[in-house]
Amino acid sequence: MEKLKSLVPKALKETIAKGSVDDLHSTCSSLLHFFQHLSQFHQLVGDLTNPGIALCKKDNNAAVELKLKGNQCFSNGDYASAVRFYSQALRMAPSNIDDIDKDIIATLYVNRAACFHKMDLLKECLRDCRRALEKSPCHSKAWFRRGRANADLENYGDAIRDFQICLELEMSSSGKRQIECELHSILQQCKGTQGSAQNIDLHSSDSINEPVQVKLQRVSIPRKGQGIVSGEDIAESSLIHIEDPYAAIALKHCRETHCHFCFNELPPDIIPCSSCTIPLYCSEKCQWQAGGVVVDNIQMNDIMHGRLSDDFEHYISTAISINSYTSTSDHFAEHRHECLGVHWPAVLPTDIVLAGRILVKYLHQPKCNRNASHLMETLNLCHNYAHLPSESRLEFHIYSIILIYCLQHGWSSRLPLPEDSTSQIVLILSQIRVNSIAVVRMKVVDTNGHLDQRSNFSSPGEALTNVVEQVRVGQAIYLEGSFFNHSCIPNTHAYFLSRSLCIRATEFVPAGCQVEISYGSQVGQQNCPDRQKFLQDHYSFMCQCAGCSGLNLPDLVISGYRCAKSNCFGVVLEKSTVNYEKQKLNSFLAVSPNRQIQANELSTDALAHHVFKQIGAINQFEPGYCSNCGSFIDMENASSEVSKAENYFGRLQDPLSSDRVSSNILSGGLKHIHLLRKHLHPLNKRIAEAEDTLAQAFSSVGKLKEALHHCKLSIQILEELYNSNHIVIGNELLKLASIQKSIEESLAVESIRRVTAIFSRYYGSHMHIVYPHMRFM
Ligand SMILES: C[S@@+](CC[C@H](N)C(=O)[O-])C[C@H]1O[C@@H](n2cnc3c(N)ncnc32)[C@H](O)[C@@H]1O
Repeated sequence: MEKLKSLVPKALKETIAKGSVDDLHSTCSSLLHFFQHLSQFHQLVGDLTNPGIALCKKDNNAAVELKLKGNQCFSNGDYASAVRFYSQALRMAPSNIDDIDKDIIATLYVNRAACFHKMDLLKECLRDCRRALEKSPCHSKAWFRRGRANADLENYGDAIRDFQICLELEMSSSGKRQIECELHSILQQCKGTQGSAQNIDLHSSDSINEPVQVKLQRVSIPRKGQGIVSGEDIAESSLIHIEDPYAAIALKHCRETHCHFCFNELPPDIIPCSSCTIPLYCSEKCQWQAGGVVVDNIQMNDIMHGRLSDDFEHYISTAISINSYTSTSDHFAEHRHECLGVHWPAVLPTDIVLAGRILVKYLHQPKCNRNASHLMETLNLCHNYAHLPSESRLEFHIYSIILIYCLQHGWSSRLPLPEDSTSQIVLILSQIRVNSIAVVRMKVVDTNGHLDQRSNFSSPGEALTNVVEQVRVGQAIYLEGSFFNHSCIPNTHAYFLSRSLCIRATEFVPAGCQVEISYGSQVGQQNCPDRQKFLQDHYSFMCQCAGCSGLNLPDLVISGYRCAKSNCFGVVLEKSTVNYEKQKLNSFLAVSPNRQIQANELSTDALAHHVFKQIGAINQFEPGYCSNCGSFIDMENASSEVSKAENYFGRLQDPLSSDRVSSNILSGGLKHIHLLRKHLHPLNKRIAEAEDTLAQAFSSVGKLKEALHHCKLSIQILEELYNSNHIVIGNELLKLASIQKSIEESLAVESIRRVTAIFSRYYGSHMHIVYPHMRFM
């Protein structure tokens, strides 16, 4: 990419940099014309689309080698490593309908099922047996393993039938004797009990069907374009919006950990794409929906050749769910056009591959107009091309041309000519920049840095200050969801159930009021200039929300220093913050010049009165002077000591993640937190973060009382920066409750009650899906 960029003539770069949206057709054509005569461009596209050198190529020999390594680990009793090798082998194994290949895949699934059985992962074991049988329905070892797993699960009815089928298929007399033995033992076990014919829930639905019953309206909003307002009063915690994405993609860093379709964490029994080695899925349903599957058209008659009774045939077809997925006309498999044995989808940036998915989905629609000129209308989303930096404009031009050439590999007959479509792709990329939403998941990380989603972290004695982290796992375009504007003090909360975007009101929203989400920056989290910068860098707009145009206490104290007088609560600000706040105040007063601003307008909290004796006097603020008593502090000295302390806490992350926290480290932590408190305003967010780190450090060495103390100090600050029912407080209280439970402190009950109340407000009936570990509290 950098090479191609450097080859573009300066004059053309300038034309692209200066051009408007109306010039796009011409700037794209000029660049296209230039690339068409450039050997380096053809070389690059050739490499991206050559199946011979593709990084994602299936390789039978590699699969066989990995299988042997898996077998070796299995014989050594190292079942977890064996699972890893078998999974890698499944990823490499070609799955065309060649009988030999089908056999290796079936064997790999049976072997992995045996590991799961040894590891007591019985549901995973059953799923792998089914996968083996789907490939090879007469695989007697798969029926045998299935019978054993069903017996262990006390599904005796199924276990008996599994062994009976196995008996029919087994040729050797010794094998038959072993099966008869198993059958006999199960019949003994289930004597007197009803043999259950329980079917396995293949794709247990993880969504609760909570209806959306709120009327929303799309209206034009001054300085924000279109936006959403409530058509009626909305009660707190109401689900106001739920939507599946138009297109979505997993982020590169999550390729090995999260399902490429639903974005949930991958289970141990992952299944790969059947045509290439990149995507991994959590279930057949996701694999099929994404298009990463080659469907075998197996019919029952082809399998058993009439060897079994109708009853058995029926049992087999339910057990192995033959042909359970059939395509419907509205089903669009988003990975299929990428899955043609070439590696451009794995190599190009995520935004670009997402643009490809949007274009192909559009072209897949029966009534689409092939010249793609209606694509913009179809998506009906705003874009920010006019505000893009010149570097991004050039990159969008180059990537659009690369993408259209890559897509032509395998899709040429359906695609419009590059001359017609590159300018459209530039616009899609600009729409993605403004409208795409990061799909996130909550993750629990214990103090040792291990991801521990399933752990019962509240067991007494297990000293864990679990950190609930929000991780970005995907990127998606939601056609309706894109019309929600941003606010730094939002009245809703957005979260995800699989790929679906859910938006819930976190407060009462009166009819006619704007309904806004946060794009990632909020009051309490960052100060106003940092929020504005974030929104400018990521979405190219200047935030006009109520949190940015009004004054608020968190914006002033979040990065402030403390007054030299020990009993004064005033704030001392740096030059940049003072200038910024003065500017904001001036524009605020320009709108309503005669208004007397009260200190409590800055925050609902009474503390505001102590910070500002006379709020109107903010205009006389000078950097380095206290807002309350006017005392001067030596900012240079304060800032250098604060940096020293912050470096210390930064360095503490290493021993924390490797579980090497010593008593020296802890006493150093106490010394440096003292430095922070000496110089920073008591409500500065950096103190809260340092207190949190200290709590983790004490917890990691089992000093839970100290951990509890520092955790509380961190929460005290956050409660002033956010309102006390904010989700951030919920996450912190979860840690507090975890420590309180570990030391069996009775106040844990109250913390859990508060966490539950906050999470219900933000997630309603979906709370236990988003926070599965809440069940353990
Ligand atoms: C995802 S779109 C939201 C819908 C958009 N207003 C429209 O007309 O389609 C994001 C764009 O809306 C505008 N926007 C959203 N929130 C805003 C805010 N708080 N202040 C100013 N503009 C905002 C910006 O132009 C931003 O790039």
